[in-house]
Amino acid sequence: MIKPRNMMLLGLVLLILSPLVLPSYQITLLNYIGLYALVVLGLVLLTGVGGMTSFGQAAFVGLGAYTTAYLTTTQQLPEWLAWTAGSPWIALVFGLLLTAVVALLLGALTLKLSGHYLPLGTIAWGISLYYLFGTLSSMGGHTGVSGLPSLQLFGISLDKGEKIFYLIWAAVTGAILISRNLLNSREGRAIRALKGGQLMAESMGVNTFRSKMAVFLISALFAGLSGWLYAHTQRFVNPTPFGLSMGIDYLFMALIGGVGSVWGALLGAGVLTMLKQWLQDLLPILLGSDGQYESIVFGLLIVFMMQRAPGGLWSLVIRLIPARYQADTRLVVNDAAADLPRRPLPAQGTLVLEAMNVTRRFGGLVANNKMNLQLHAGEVLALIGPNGAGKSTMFNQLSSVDTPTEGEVRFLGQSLKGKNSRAVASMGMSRTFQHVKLLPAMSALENVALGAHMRGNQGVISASLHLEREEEQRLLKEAKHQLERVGLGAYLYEEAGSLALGQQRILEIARALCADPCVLLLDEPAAGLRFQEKQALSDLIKKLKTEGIAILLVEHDMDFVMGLVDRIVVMEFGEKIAEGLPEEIQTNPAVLEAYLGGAE
Ligand SMILES: Nc1ncnc2c1ncn2[C@@H]1O[C@H](COP(=O)(O)OP(=O)(O)OP(=O)(O)O)[C@@H](O)[C@H]1O
Repeated sequence: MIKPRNMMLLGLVLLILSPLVLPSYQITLLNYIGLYALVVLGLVLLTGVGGMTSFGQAAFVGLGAYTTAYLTTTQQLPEWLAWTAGSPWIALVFGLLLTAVVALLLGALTLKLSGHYLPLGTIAWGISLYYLFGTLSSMGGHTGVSGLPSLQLFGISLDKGEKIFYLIWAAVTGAILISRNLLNSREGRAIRALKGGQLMAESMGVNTFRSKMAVFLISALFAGLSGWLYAHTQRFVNPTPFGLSMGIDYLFMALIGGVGSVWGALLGAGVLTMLKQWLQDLLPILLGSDGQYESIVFGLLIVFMMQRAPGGLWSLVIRLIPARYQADTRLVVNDAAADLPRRPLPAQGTLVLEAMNVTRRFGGLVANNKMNLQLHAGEVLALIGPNGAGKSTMFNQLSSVDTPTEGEVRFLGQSLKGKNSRAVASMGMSRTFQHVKLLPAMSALENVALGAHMRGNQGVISASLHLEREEEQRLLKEAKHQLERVGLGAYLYEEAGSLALGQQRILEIARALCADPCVLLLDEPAAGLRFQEKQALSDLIKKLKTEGIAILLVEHDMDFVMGLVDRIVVMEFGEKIAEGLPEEIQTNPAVLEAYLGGAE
């Protein structure tokens, strides 16, 4: 049986040979598939990986196409553009620059929107740009621009479908490589983390807005490149292919192919293009020639697919291939890679985290009232209290997710006023979440490597070109080390979502440790765990404490807390009602009153 890598090579060889053997009609179809696949690849990154739905990609295709149409056909260019001399290659650079500028502006306006507002925003700019193309008289209005030159490459004129075919598919191959490289990198993990929620990603040190912008920009550039190629394949442009309806078609292609995978983009573009062609030929024979029946059939198909195969066709294909023939996508960890630098831990007993008169009001409700607490290096402190006592609110003040109404939190001697959770994470405070926030389809190793985000600095460009190998190996080695440190060394390549809840909670601790923290905040770490899992967690926390890390945990489980922690702070109605050693707290009348309603 052919190995996946050889399969890809075989595909590439078939692709190279196809213009020599296929009729030109089929080559034209393949060209369209390639042009669409470029745009859909961008959508896979943006929607499938980054979780942002865009209906407006066709407008970026239009920007690439219209820029080159204008620059290569206008007789009398303005003086500052005259030097471009109608070169399509210079027009490509201009087109991509313009696309990037427009994407940055639109991204700045829309990417902060959440929920339904972002897709609505993309519809708005998709429509606006479409009408702009049709309105500009210098662009031929709705009639469009004709007479674009064919591309010249190494002295060869790409004036036929069979010739530009190679350029189109070289661009698709390049885009696939870039996308794959990016996804298997530190920046790619940051983009994937967007789906795990803003709070989780920011707590791992990811600048979520920047990551959204990066993926938005890349998807726009893929679309702009497709537009440029389209314009020189057709040698004619008008606004129709850049409207909202095409934007929706691109999204359909991504959904049908499989929005979560790079190969899904190819499959979706291929299947939809062929199907459209086929339906356009077949339906008029069956149903008569008036009416656009293929749109109705498409609509039904999408609904059917969403019901039956929400992961798209690619996920069905993958399921059909026996596991032993599937590509091994596991990331190789190089144990010989250099260690990442570690921050020096404060000496045992040093005061590291301090809440000073922290008050947090929500309207009239005082969730935290003049709370004071201190946490020292090498100490485990528990924050306990009945439901609604204000523990989670306090946790949010300490981790800078929220800002106190009055009072302040100091970390390593610095006030956290005005610092967001990302800044605090970079200072050495790591956390876990009450409801586990992992990326379930990603391996344990990659989930944990996300925790080391702040310890790398290679950006999107070096990731896309795979120039960050050395740093990546160091990050992965650190992730493996942390998984071994917490006792999950045997689960490196397991999907995080397939682990037991206890293991998932420990995985979150490994991810937090990957940031090399001096303070660890654990939000109800024992919730939902079985006895043995609690035992394992307790042993791990004790081990981390002896290594000098300061640990604060919010917990409900009294038995778990009593045998583990050094000191306890008890809250009720937003206030501290007791503080002391576990044995003191166990017999404190105020605590017994609060917890057990006065029972002895
Ligand atoms: N964002 C908010 N807006 C308004 N009220 C809030 C907000 N967050 C918390 N509260 C209120 O503050 C009080 C303390 O809530 P908090 O979640 O901090 O308690 P808790 O001790 O963590 O409770 P539990 O153990 O049930 O998680 C509650 O009365 C809660 O309704």
